[in-house]
Amino acid sequence: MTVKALFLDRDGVINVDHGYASKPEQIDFIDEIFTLCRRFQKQGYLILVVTNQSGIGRGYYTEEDFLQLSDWMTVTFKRQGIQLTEFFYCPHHPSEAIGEYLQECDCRKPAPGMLMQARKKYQVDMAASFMIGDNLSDMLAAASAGVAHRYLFSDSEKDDTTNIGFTQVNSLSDIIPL
Ligand SMILES: O=P(O)(O)OC[C@@H](O)[C@H]1O[C@@H](OP(=O)(O)O)[C@@H](O)[C@@H](O)[C@@H]1O
Ligand SMILES: [Mg+2]
Ligand SMILES: [Zn+2]
Repeated sequence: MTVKALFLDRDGVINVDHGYASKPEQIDFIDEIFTLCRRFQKQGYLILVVTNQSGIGRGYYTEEDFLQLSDWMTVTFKRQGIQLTEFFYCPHHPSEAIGEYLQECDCRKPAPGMLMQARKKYQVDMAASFMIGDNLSDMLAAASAGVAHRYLFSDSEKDDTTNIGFTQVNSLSDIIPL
């Protein structure tokens, strides 16, 4: 039995990307994110977050800080009637990280590792699933993982140098589940 998922990038999709957010007071939720999640949840989509968190590897904040912020976000969404099922995160960086976090990993987007972990854990039907990101790296990770419905949420026109294909929107209300 497979499930369909809504994969969400965090910074730039769930919350405004102010740069390496690690505390609730740094979180400004993006307009329409709760409405979008309710719309998808009502259609039976599992909501999963896939987020690069090189701020951990860079030493800006700890994994514990990230996990506490994720718990706070989960509770905040629950109060809106929305289940954020899990946060998949990559703390690594290939050149600007300390200790064990300094590595070329398979989970930092545009690599598909986080999405493949989610696929295996939740038996996700990737052909029926959506990815919303704010960077080309999010689109590349989704395409590599076989996520069929890819949306780039961005005000600025991004050249599709990737040729993988995605739909660009500047409002989350333009993204409708199947
Ligand atoms: O958008 P997601 O994947 O949820 O998270 C991105 C964040 O981890 C940070 O990723 C950084 O990129 P580098 O990791 O330094 O290349 C920068 O883009 C920051 O502005 C951003 O806050
Ligand atoms: Mg982002
Ligand atoms: Zn990684």
